[in-house]
Amino acid sequence: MVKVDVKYTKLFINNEWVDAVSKKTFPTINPQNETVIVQVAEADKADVDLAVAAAKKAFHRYSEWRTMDASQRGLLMLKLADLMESQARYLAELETLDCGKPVKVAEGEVYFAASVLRYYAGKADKILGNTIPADGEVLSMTLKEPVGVCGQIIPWNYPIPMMLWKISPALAAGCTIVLKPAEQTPLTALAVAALIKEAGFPPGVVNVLPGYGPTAGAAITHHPDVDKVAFTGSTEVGRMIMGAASVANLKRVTLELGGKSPLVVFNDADVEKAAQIAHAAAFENAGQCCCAGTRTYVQAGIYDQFVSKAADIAKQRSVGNPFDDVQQGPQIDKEMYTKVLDYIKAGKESGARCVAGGDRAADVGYYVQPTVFADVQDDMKIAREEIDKEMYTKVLDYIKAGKESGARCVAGGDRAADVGYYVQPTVFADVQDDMKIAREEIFGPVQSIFKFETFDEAVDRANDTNYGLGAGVITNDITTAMAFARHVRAGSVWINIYNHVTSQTPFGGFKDSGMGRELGEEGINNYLEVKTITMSFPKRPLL
Ligand SMILES: NC(=O)C1=CN([C@@H]2O[C@H](COP(=O)(O)OP(=O)(O)OC[C@H]3O[C@@H](n4cnc5c(N)ncnc54)[C@H](OP(=O)(O)O)[C@@H]3O)[C@@H](O)[C@H]2O)C=CC1
Ligand SMILES: CCCCCC/C=C/C(=O)O
Repeated sequence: MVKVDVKYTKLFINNEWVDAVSKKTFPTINPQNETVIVQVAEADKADVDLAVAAAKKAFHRYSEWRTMDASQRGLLMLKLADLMESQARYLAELETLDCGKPVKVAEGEVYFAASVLRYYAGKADKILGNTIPADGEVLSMTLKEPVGVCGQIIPWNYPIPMMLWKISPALAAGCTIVLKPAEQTPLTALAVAALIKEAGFPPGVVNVLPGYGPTAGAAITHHPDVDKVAFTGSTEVGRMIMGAASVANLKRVTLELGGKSPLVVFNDADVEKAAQIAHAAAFENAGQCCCAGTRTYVQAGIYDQFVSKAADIAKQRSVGNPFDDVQQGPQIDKEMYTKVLDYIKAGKESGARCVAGGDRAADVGYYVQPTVFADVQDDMKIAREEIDKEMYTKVLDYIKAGKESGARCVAGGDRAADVGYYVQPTVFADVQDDMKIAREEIFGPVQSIFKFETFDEAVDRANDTNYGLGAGVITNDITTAMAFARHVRAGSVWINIYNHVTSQTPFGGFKDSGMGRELGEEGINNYLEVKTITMSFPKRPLL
């Protein structure tokens, strides 16, 4: 097991590390082995009040932050990006420990997050208003002003990217922030907070409060001094946030919610390539991705060939210790793990054909059952040689030796196959549109494959969902691809590629997948108010 030094576990308010007012803490769990990594300070309403007060002070019209040149804000952001990259490996290991994603992937996400910072750093001094040829003897202009104190609530599936997606445009715009990471993954948000301080952001500009959604999260969304809430997470909580945001004041709200995204493969596609793209689309981040392409629609002419390829690829996917060179680590927690296995069960019960996986991944990790031998004799190997518990193979060899030498095994005696929240990459074929696995967001490594005949049928069925986050199409016919892109109701459409998300490209959902866009040009608009200024400006001089 890689040893990762956890340096920050307190609340980050006004550039200080503080305990929760209640002094309460909560455990954050390693999904790889279900042990407590560390106790983290648990924010509640009183802490939110303190953090919002700090953010409000930092937003005062004469504050250091508000009077700073916009270009200087950009420079601070660039410094933060450099600091993050200089600690990329450490941040990645911390993420892997808390979140279970493969460490190489986590490292890539740190660089992606830094690219988002740099993109918006460049925007800080390019936030332009307009002059307007308004009717009358006037000159009108617009100013774009920061919206104010922003509450940002993020999920556990991409903790570092989600944090930087949220804070980068807000900082570029000149806002201040109270951010709540998910209860499952507080550690990297706190580590990034330390870098925010090191980069030189003034106190109160960014505050980070680990805690639970119904307490700390709800306190943020209900707070009258929070001007805007940005949320990524479930559609269910998104609805609550929308309601809460309208109670104390009319907060601006952006929501990036769930999905059940379709990927449509036409007969003319290269089956091998298409199956690879579809696999990556469905299994990205162990399926814990809002825009995962989990509904794979395949045209009848290549259906059987595609199903067999998809199954082969899934069976070869490496699942294991995320600190090793694997494609998939554990699911985030017991709740999600159980939920995903329940969906797999429902898929089987509803008659879908399971062609790969279909169970927990049992042969993962280096865990050994606590083992007790009785009737041990002095000359037996197990009694005389020291057992190194860290060395799984060695321990199992000793257990085997113990059994072979005639000692009576009265407990354990084997590897522990039920440690960690690992699920087999699972592929269902012959899925029907009305099945539970076809309609609900599973958020796990489960791909559903459907057969279709015609273009219109594919579009109608792709759109037959309340969600509308992502969609994909694989074909060599540009007319088919663009027609699909035009008619599918989703915020991001990928052609012959999937899940390609960059700092420059807006991301967000149609329908129940959310409102507003993050990233790109649109991403910063959520953090700006438009102010119209009109002054008397006679057309003829009054000299
Ligand atoms: N769009 C996406 O990227 C994501 C979608 N999901 C979907 O959501 C399902 C459930 O996952 P879950 O983690 O519970 O997602 P949630 O929507 O519950 O959590 C997302 C964030 O919202 C917070 N939160 C929860 N309740 C409230 C509340 N009442 N007020 C304010 N904030 C709140 C959470 O806090 P806390 O950490 O304490 O729960 C977390 O920080 C998944 O199965 C998946 O389908 C999940 C994560 C990301
Ligand atoms: C490397 C990050 C890719 C992020 C894809 C978008 C996912 C968002 C989400 O699940 O919330």
